[in-house]
Amino acid sequence: MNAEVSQLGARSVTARAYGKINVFLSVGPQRADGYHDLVSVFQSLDLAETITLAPAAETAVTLTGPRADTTVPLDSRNLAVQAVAALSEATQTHIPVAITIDKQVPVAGGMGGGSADAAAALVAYAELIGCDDAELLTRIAGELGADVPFALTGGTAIGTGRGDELVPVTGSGAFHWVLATSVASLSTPEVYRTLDELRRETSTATDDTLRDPDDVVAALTSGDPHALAGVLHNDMTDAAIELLPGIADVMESGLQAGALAALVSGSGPTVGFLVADPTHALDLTVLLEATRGVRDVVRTTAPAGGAHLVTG
Ligand SMILES: C[C@](O)(CO)[C@H](O)COP(=O)(O)OP(=O)(O)OC[C@H]1O[C@@H](n2ccc(N)nc2=O)[C@H](O)[C@@H]1O
Ligand SMILES: Nc1ncnc2c1ncn2[C@@H]1O[C@H](COP(=O)(O)OP(=O)(O)OP(=O)(O)O)[C@@H](O)[C@H]1O
Repeated sequence: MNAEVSQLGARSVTARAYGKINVFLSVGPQRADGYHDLVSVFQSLDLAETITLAPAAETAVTLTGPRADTTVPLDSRNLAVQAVAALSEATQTHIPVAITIDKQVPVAGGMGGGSADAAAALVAYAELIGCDDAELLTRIAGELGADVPFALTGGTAIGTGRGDELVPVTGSGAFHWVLATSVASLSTPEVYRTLDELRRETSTATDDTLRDPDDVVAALTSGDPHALAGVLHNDMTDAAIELLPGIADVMESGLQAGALAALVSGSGPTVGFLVADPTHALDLTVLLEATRGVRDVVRTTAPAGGAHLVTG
């Protein structure tokens, strides 16, 4: 062990952050930097990523938990590794850590699991080095990815710009979701590219004028799932279905089985079904588990919190 590691002793730190669903996602034209301007209304989901950092001879990643997936990179491409590297660079601390990621959020499903890992890793490493500079964490989060700032704050928020300029929304109550993950995965940049192509090629595709989220914010404030079901919106739906047509069948199956609404989660392919209460969630789960193309059915609620330390 190097000197800094031994100074810290064997202390390990655990932090948690949550997946998300975009209950509203309006996508503008592509910008010069390759990103798209968005109007997004995020809610965090009660599906946690739990990250433990333990000082070690060298940085390494271990995945555990129900959604540990062999496609997640364990090297410097991992967003938790990038988060630790960025904060250690900014603070000139350089403490190698063994990173354990306990995964509940389905991988590459449009639910921001990697972003939650980055946010939790930032909070954990900040604690390890005694850094309480919240502005620094927010700045680094935005550099790591467009969804990472929301994973840091959690709750309910409107995101503009790349989706990373956040204004909190005061919601009321909890919404019940049933999530149908897919046997396939989708790449976020590819879904954005496909959306641009569809807009160029077809007159039926959504246009690229940014829409107003007022109706969704009012429904979230009311706490009424029936009101929210009527105003859920995702501009990426057609592009996700273009790449993976089976998504449309899954949406149809859930609606026929009594869901209030079906929504592609972010860039997909996970489909979220809004239901009235936990009993409806259970009924829908049984039906979706038998649906072709569905890998896993997950019941959860929104909103959950932001990234935070877990006291052991
Ligand atoms: C689809 C969403 O999950 C909705 O919240 C996000 O927009 C994606 O956020 P993310 O995965 O954190 O995205 P990043 O890792 O920052 O970017 C990945 C790629 O997605 C595309 N991208 C992302 C965000 C954005 N506002 N416009 C984009 O065009 C870009 O091609 C970018 O290179
Ligand atoms: N810690 C991580 N957990 C999951 N994926 C990671 C991680 N680090 C890097 N990745 C890479 O990022 C890709 C996207 O993973 P993630 O699970 O965050 O997808 P997503 O939920 O669709 O993302 P988003 O909704 O933010 O666009 C994965 O295919 C994986 O290769």
